[in-house]
Amino acid sequence: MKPLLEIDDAVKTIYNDNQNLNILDGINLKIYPKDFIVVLGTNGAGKSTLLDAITGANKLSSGDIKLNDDDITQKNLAKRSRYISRVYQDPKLGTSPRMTVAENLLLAQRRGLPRRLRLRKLNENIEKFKELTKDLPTLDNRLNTFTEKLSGGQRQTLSFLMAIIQKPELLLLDEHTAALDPQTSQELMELTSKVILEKGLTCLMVTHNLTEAIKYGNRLIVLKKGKIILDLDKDQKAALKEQDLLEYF
Ligand SMILES: Nc1ncnc2c1ncn2[C@@H]1O[C@H](COP(=O)(O)OP(=O)(O)OP(=O)(O)O)[C@@H](O)[C@H]1O
Repeated sequence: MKPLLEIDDAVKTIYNDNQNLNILDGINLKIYPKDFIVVLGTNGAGKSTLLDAITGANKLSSGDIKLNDDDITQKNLAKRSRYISRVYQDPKLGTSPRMTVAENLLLAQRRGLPRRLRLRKLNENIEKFKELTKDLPTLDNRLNTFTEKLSGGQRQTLSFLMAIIQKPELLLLDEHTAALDPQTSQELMELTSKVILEKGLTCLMVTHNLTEAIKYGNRLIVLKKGKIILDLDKDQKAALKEQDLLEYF
């Protein structure tokens, strides 16, 4: 099978304390269609830097990134956002506070169009948005609520729906449940897993939660000091215990 995303010898060097430091230090990674890869690593291991390099928010110092065989290493964030979507840890990122839930969904659905065109045709889409949110206790009947009035969990659920509404080629989840209370976090994680499997999405999910890391996904990688020090396939991951993972931290 051909990889959807291929990262080849990715290095990101920063100048810190009078010396060069490789915060990504020769990352090689092939992500295949429908992979759901959990990414673990201590604070400062380079997880967010890796996601930034994939989205184009931060360019590599050297190395290449290919998406479907197309070299995207030099493509900017806006161009890549047509294929790659990301949900952040902070519920305030990713949604427009002064717009309603429905308007935010419409913006996401029409991503790629100029902003003035993206907000047209709300009425035509309202039934679809009702359907999308109807089984979600957090967002049901909230389509006309301004996003700034939503709780953190509701905003994160909305951010997640916005990230998947156009079926991205690659979905990046950057500790997207970490800021939520345990119950809400678990609900969003269940929704996340269900949608990824149902839609056949390809996903890279950063988490610090070892229980989540064991339970979800078909692959698991561990980052340490800018390197991938562990890359487990489906069978290896299925046999994994939390205790095994603790040894890497
Ligand atoms: N622009 C920058 N300038 C200086 N140092 C940076 C910069 N960006 C990242 N770093 C450093 O690079 C390392 C990797 O950071 P990164 O945010 O990718 O780690 P992380 O694995 O996502 O950590 P966390 O789990 O805390 O979010 C850290 O030591 C961080 O301090």
